[in-house]
Amino acid sequence: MAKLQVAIDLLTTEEALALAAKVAPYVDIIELGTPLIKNMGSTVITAMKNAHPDKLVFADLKTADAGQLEADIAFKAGADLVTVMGAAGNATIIGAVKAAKAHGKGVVVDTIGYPDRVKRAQEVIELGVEFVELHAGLDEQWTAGYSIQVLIDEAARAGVPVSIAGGVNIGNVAAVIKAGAQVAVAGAAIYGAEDPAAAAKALREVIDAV
Ligand SMILES: O=C([C@H](O)CO)[C@H](O)[C@H](O)COP(=O)(O)O
Repeated sequence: MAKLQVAIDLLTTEEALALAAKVAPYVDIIELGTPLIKNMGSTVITAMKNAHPDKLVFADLKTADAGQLEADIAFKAGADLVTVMGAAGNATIIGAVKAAKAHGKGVVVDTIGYPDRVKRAQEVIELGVEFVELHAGLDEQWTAGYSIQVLIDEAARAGVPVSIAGGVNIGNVAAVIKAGAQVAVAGAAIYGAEDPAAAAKALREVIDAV
C-alpha cells in the first residue's frame, strides 16, 4: 500500500505540532521541512516524535556533506528517515546510511536540482537507501512551465523505490501512485488548505482507492 507523507513547511514547532495533530490520522509519514528544521533545530524532531511515536518522522535535512554526522544528530533526536542530497558525493550518502544502520533507521535521497533524477535514483539505491525522492522543489515549481507530469513520467521508468514531491495534490495524486511511487508527498496541498484534515483525508482516500 502506498504511503502519504505530509510535508510541513511551516516555521515553528508549535505550528508544526498543531498541523500534525490535525492530519496524523490520515498520513503515514510526517515530514519536518528543511526551513522548519533550520529555524527550530533538532528539538522539533524530538517534539514531533514524542507527539506521534506511531508515525515515521522524516527529517528533511537535505544533507550535502558530513552525512554520517548530520544523520546521527537527527536519528538521536528521534527521526526515522533523513534526507541526503542526490547531488552530494556517494561518500556522504554512504556515511548517512552507516548512521541509519547504527540506529535501525533509514536514508532517503532527494534528487532536487539533479539533471537526471532517474539515473541518480538507480545509482544511489545501490548504496542502501530506503527510497529516492523524485523532487521538484518550491523554486522549480514556481518556474514558468513546470508540470508534475515530469516527475510522474520519471517514476514510471525509474524501476527503483521512489516518492514524488513537487506539487502533489488531489488532482494528480492518483497519477502519482499509478506511476509507481511508493510515497506521495504533499505539502502546500495540506498545510495550505482551509481544512488540512479534510485535505489529508481526501488524499488518503484516493491513494487507498488506486
Ligand atoms: O521539500 C520541500 C521543499 O524543498 C521545501 O522544504 C517540500 O516540502 C516539497 O516540495 C513538498 O511540498 P509541496 O510541493 O508544497 O507539496
